[in-house]
Amino acid sequence: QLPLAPFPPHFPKYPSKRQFVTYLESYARKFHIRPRFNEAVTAAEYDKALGLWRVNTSDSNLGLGLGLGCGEREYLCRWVVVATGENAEVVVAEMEGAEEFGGAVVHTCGYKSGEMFRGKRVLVVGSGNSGMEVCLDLCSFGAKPSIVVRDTVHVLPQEMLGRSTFGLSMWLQKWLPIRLVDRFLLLLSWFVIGDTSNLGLTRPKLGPLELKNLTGKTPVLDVGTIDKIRSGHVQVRPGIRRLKRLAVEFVNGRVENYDAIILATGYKSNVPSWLKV
Ligand SMILES: NC(=O)C1=CN([C@@H]2O[C@H](COP(=O)(O)OP(=O)(O)OC[C@H]3O[C@@H](n4cnc5c(N)ncnc54)[C@H](OP(=O)(O)O)[C@@H]3O)[C@@H](O)[C@H]2O)C=CC1
Ligand SMILES: O=C(O)C(=O)Cc1c[nH]c2ccccc12
Repeated sequence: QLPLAPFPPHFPKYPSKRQFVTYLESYARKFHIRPRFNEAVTAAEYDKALGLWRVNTSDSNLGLGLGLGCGEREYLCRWVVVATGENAEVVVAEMEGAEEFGGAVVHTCGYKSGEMFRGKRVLVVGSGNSGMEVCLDLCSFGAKPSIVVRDTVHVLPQEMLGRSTFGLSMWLQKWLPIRLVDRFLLLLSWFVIGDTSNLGLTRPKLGPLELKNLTGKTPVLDVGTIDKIRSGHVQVRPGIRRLKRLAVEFVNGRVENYDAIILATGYKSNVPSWLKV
């Protein structure tokens, strides 16, 4: 929720995509914010002589770098607030033999629903929050998902003691040292989720919050995927060695057939490409 205008009281605890968009639109109206859509910043540089930032943009519908000058603009401003986050661009995993595969390969950013995967064998590559949530969605559409878990991962319940795990973690850190909060999170996770190492999900040595701070690796909040792994509706697989014609060879040498691959391999910041400092 954004400052000075919380969600309307009739919103559920986890609003839908549509509700969230409606909220953002009414927020912009209320505070007279006029967003400029379909405009991408191509460069931002501080002009010392002017004492202002020069921010160049181009119409993101036309594609960048056409060099035609159409749809390009320059803004001069005192301040630039960079709020493009760490998730601006997709990270696409390079996979040997990708040209041989022949089935659909989509990144989670283009994933809308599991409808088109009904009855299909789908390999989800990546075991962050996106990968885990996509697996659950695929199950509800009757697809047969497997998930690639190539490394250790911390899975925590989505909620603890009636509060969101994220909110509770942040609140506890105000009062307690991070290692103690990690111990607490792991103890509660053990009670709620149980041991997951027998499912192919082993925990890192460092605690979830300490690991996040040191490496940026985010804990996974379980929304029901662990139950689906336990019941066999989602299969856990090791890293990929190479792709073959509608099949995947894993690092343990096993080869399996798949109709489609969903890349849940995450995102990266694009700030270094346009912010000139
Ligand atoms: N409801 C929520 O709160 C949600 C939050 N998010 C957040 O959005 C951000 C992005 O999440 P997400 O899209 O999941 O991305 P993440 O960066 O969190 O996860 C990417 C995953 O892909 C794996 N991976 C990358 N390359 C390969 C490869 N070549 N082979 C196998 N695995 C690979 C990584 O494994 P490894 O660790 O081994 O590198 C990791 O498990 C996160 O902060 C996440 O918490 C996303 C969805 C829902
Ligand atoms: O990515 C998100 O939005 C999350 O809620 C996951 C998350 C990020 N940092 C955390 C710290 C404790 C628990 C969950 C998260």
